[in-house]
Amino acid sequence: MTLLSVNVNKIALLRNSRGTNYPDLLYFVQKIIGRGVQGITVHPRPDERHITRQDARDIAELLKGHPGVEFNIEGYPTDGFMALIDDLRPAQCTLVPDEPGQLTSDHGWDVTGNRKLLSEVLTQLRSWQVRSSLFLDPLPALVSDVKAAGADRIELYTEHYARVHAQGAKQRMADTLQQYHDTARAAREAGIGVNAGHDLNLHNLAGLLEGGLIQEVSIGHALIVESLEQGMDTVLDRYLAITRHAR
Ligand SMILES: CC(=O)[C@@H](O)[C@H](O)COP(=O)(O)O
Ligand SMILES: NCC(=O)COP(=O)(O)O
Repeated sequence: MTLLSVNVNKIALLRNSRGTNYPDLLYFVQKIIGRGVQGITVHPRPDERHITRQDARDIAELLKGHPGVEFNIEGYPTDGFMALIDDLRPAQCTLVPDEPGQLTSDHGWDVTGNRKLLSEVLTQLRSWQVRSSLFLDPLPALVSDVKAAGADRIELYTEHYARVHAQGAKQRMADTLQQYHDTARAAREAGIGVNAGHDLNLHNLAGLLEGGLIQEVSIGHALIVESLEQGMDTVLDRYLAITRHAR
């Protein structure tokens, strides 16, 4: 089974577009976990275009009443971001190498090139007993760098997989999946956990989860779009059916 963590960035984006509390983010967090989802993910970006730091605090408070639900906070480890993590002590912190003005996350860490920063931040997270995850391109050769840096998990950046899946070329799909599965296997053999995320959806998720190597997926953008079309309860049930049967 793979844990499903729903990223609620886009609910906050819709809310921020009118400057009122509609949609009410916490209402939807309650609805999502009430459907059986085991994780909530947010990415409070420096410009607070969607999730604000206050949203993160409010969700952390709400989840105190739901000990079985994990909170995953993603972001670049600035002093301000790390102060938020220190305040909230979420179950997991996913470090993402994003510049402040990036439209979205679009690359994994250069672990070697950021060795000093990552080593300090990962040590800090460990002292806070916050599980760490590094956003990573699907390259098996990077796993030894991650091990040396001391991260608990990697998060496989899955945009490339999603694009190839959408194109439908069977052999290219097989080759791409092999790359992701080889990276996941190398990580698990090194004692590093494996998460995955970015541009996953109801069509491409099952293929990625084959083999049972991926412990957690965080899904937001497509899930919200699919919910507009099919209804959130139906969509959440469909994602849970896929993740519960992943092996
Ligand atoms: C790290 C990752 O791939 C996503 O969680 C990303 O944080 C989504 O950010 P936006 O919702 O701002 O596109
Ligand atoms: N870490 C990936 C995530 O949280 C959501 O990414 P997306 O589904 O919004 O592309």
